[in-house]
Amino acid sequence: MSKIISISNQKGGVGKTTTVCSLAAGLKKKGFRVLMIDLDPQGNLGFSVGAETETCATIYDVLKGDVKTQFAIQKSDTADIIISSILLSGIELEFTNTGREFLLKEALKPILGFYDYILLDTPPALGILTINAFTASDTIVVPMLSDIFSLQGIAKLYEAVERVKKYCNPSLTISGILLTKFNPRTLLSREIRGTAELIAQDLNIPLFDSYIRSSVVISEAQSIQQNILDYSPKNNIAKDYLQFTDELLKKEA
Ligand SMILES: Nc1ncnc2c1ncn2[C@@H]1O[C@H](COP(=O)(O)OP(=O)(O)OP(=O)(O)O)[C@@H](O)[C@H]1O
Repeated sequence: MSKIISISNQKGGVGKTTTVCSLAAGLKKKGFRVLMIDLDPQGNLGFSVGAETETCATIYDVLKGDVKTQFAIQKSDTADIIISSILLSGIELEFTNTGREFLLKEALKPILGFYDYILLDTPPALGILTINAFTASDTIVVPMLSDIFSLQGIAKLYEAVERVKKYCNPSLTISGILLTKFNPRTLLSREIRGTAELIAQDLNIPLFDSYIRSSVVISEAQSIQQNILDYSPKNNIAKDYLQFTDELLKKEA
């Protein structure tokens, strides 16, 4: 059976897409079968792995029931992917039927045997797409910037997770918070890590020991549509993401 992991934070620009892509690459290198699904209407994941975005079916077509899930899957150098569509941005108003929280969970059923890991890239909001992701997932990884505003958002995310657990998916867990664009050398970053530890403890959410440092190499890799592990395997961020992959695997074993 596939393990389904949401990479989620309602705050934008915290490294969700980068984490999905790099974690997928890390898991693939360890021999796992991996599918990435982009639920963010902005569609950055598809671009960043060089997926075909003009004619191929999207997760919107799948959720609407127009295309079978298997037929929306594309191959990419990083891992298999189902791309997003800008039409997803209208989904709150378009999908109003009872049970709309379960659309993704239902859509994934036919492909569960084909992948070891399915990674869900969620939009920067706690709307119906993220709720679908949480309902379908076994666990959530929360990438977070090392700043004080990001810490404040975690309580809101936690509330949403608790609601999904109560009504849609009782076995959902949060694997942990992953500090991104982190600079271990600055005093501020170290203080933020301390505060993050306190908040995580208070909400009973683990904080990953691994963190992801900041580097422009990430943008360079994305601009030529490669994941960081292939683009610059010796770079600190590639090492950080590999370490994170190992920690996550150990945790979920
Ligand atoms: N570790 C890092 N160091 C430097 N830049 C990074 C790092 N991780 C991500 N970035 C950059 O930050 C920007 C946002 O990253 P990303 O798209 O992964 O975040 P996101 O949370 O998915 O954003 P959104 O919420 O808008 O979908 C991108 O330009 C990306 O290249």
